[in-house]
Amino acid sequence: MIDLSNLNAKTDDLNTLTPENTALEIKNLDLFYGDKQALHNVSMKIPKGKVTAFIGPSGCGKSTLLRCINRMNDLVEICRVDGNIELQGINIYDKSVDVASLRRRIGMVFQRPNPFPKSIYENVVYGLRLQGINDRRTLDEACETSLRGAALWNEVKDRLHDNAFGLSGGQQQRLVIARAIAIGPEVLLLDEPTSALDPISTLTVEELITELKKKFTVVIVTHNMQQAARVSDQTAFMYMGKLIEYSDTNTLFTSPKQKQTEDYITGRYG
Ligand SMILES: Nc1ncnc2c1ncn2[C@@H]1O[C@H](COP(=O)(O)OP(=O)(O)OP(=O)(O)O)[C@@H](O)[C@H]1O
Repeated sequence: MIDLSNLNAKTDDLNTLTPENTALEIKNLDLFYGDKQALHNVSMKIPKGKVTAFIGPSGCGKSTLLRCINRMNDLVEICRVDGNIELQGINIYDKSVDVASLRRRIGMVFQRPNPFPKSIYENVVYGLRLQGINDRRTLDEACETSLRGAALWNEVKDRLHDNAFGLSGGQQQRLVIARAIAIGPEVLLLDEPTSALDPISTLTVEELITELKKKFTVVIVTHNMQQAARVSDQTAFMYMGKLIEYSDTNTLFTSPKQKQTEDYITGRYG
């Protein structure tokens, strides 16, 4: 049984979201890997300052859809995308869009923590240095703010110049989140961010996600329905590359409209 006791309050109706409250709008998105279609006509609005979860059985296209949002799929040669994703009204697939700046606005954290082989400090300020920022005070401040924002500061403040590989898996994942938020993105994409973590670190990262939405729009892919129920404001259920149902998390888990959603959340497949 999914524990629904912590479900977030109902969010604004997704159908009546205003442009000001919409972080991203996905419009009629199709995606092909070679001849194989992996996403079918996906359309959805992702509200600003909320946590949106993508759930569904393995291979249904959750990570593919997430990777479309910051054009990570550009790296896959056989991948072709039709349709639009609008970030504040701008189609991110437009030829004029600079992908590096897009990825500064839409950060991403992966399943396995991937700190660089550098100190904790240099990991956090990495993106700022790439932008040519080298002023010590600016970097120090950004480092502290980002580590605080990732709920890691108290644990590492006395060893900022130690190698990041000396941190636990859960700390490394929060460090990677600190690195992502240091460059001030608007949206954070989290691709199964806790699947490589132990239960206690998972809980810490889940608590962090709830904090992060105060400053960022968060989109999370998770295999774990309990996790979606705990952290997200709205949930999208996907099946075989299609968006089957998308609503506030409470409604999706307590009164799904589609039989496929109900079958999935009651554990009939997946
Ligand atoms: N780089 C790729 N090249 C070819 N096919 C791919 C590629 N990446 C994903 N696919 C296929 O696209 C479909 C969707 O995969 P995707 O990884 O998005 O699903 P998922 O729901 O995130 O799965 P999981 O929960 O197992 O991670 C699958 O059939 C997968 O095999």
